[in-house]
Amino acid sequence: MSARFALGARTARTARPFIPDCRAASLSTSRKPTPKKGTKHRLAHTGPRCSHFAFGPCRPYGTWSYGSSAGATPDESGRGTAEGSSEQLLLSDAQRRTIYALSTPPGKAGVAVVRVSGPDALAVWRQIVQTGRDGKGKARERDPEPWKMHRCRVVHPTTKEVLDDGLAVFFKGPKSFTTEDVLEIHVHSGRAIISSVLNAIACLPFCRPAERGEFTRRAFEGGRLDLTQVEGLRDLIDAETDTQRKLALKNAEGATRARLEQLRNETIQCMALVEALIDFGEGEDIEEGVYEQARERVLRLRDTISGHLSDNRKGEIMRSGIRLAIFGPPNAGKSSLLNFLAQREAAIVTPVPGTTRDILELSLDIGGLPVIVADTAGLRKTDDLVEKIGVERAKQLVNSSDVSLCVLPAPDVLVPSGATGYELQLPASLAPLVTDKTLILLNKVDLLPLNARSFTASDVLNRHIWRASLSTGEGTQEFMQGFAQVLQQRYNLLTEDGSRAEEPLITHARHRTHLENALQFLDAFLQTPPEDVVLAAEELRYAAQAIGKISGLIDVEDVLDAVFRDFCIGK
Ligand SMILES: Nc1nc2c(ncn2[C@@H]2O[C@H](COP(=O)(O)OP(=O)(O)OP(=O)(O)O)[C@@H](O)[C@H]2O)c(=O)[nH]1
Ligand SMILES: [K+]
Ligand SMILES: [Mg+2]
Repeated sequence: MSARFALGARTARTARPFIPDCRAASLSTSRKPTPKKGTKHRLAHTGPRCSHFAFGPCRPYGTWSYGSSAGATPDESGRGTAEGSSEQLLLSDAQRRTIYALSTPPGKAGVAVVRVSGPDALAVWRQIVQTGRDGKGKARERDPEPWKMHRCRVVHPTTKEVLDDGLAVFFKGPKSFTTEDVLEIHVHSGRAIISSVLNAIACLPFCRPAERGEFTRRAFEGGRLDLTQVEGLRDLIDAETDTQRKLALKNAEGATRARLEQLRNETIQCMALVEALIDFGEGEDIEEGVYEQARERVLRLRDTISGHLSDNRKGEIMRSGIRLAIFGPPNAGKSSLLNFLAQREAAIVTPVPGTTRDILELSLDIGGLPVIVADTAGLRKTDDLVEKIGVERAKQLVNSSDVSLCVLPAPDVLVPSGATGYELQLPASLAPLVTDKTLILLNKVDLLPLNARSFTASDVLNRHIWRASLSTGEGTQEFMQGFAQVLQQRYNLLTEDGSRAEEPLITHARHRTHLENALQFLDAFLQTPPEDVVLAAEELRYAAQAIGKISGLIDVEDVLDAVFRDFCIGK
């Protein structure tokens, strides 16, 4: 039987401003609290709307200890006071604390948003948000109507000094981003304002600053987001081009989650079919051909997954940026091309062959695609030690890049052939690097005799040869258009007929690894003889688990830290 007691007069009185429901609260404990340090009691709160953590509706029981020795000193909310008291309530460390952070970039701007999430979000509101005044001009303390923006004053919790005029909104969990109670305070963005508001919240002992990505992590833990959505959100924030934004949004919205869920469900259904065979056994009343049915479905599933896997890493490349290497002989105009693409003098351009030595990389948006363009040293035999290293690096880069663009000086590579014609002849040193996938820009056409503007190119199987003059601008528009289109087609944003293609399913190497594992288990199932139904079902179970890992349905502790580490604080 638990004895009932009322909060000590002092605590109850001071608790009122921020936990009005505590007045109606009754607390039950196995023992009446005494000032003895470190005694633990279980308390229950019956106030219907109280968000006070240990009293909260979802976790009505919390372990509290009475005593002034344990770290933070309780305050007037019942959590600890600055003055300290012999009868003090401390929240056990195991309980989840309320976190806060600035969710917009620090600095001068129109608005800054400070976000607070956790069981004490409402207590924070009661402490620092004032939404109105009574007839005598005295600040009125009123609980917020959830999900509604309130005009307010933000005040210091103890001095009640007004810090700024702003807006505040309270999201009642679970209908919030984190699924916990969330408070968002919009103030003017200025360094002093932001730090005064953050300092004010820091005075509340039941709050602590959020870690990187902790709001999103709580959303994940609350089941609001799966891992692909978490990754999508992070990518959305990082997106620099339209394509990246669209791809990330698909993930963030849960489209990838749904597609993966379909694959996983299908695997589970196949497993159910096979398991039915285990349960019923031979000669029992079970449909003929169940195993064959499962096999056929697994075969189709296998094809679907291997189809996703053989996507040339489009999704991953699109997310991280297409790595494009510009290469060619010295003085072809490679650096001039980089500058043209960047629309600024990023690289040094001189008439001296061998000007560029190091690799110079820029992230650019080409036709909505993220492209990391690299300028390289002109390829030639040289005794210059520095240039030699540059040439070596250039070759390596061409081989490791996603797309390579060879720039050739037209007057040097077009040689008269036949009576009136010209032919494109690749310098021998370039031949090993030019494949049928290499794109070619024939530069300096302004220096060509007029009759050399048409030529044959038996050396080059490539369909994509553009001619232009980066000096006069001739042909550059056509080059840019054609070049962007080739990239869009290669990265499957456009199909051959120019319509939009389906977004790739895999956007992270992590997804690929798990899908590859799933495929291996499906293959193992297909190789298992039908007599070994138990083993066969087991392979399908592993396959389903591998797919589940992508969404984070199954043991992911090890990846969580990696996923959330890349977030900024406040997200
Ligand atoms: N006439 C003419 N000159 C050009 C054209 N494009 C570039 N140039 C000139 O060619 C010279 C070499 O250009 P760069 O861009 O430095 O060539 P590069 O391929 O980067 O040269 P390296 O870095 O030395 O390998 C510069 O003097 C440019 O102004 C063009 O289309 N027509
Ligand atoms: K040069
Ligand atoms: Mg150069």
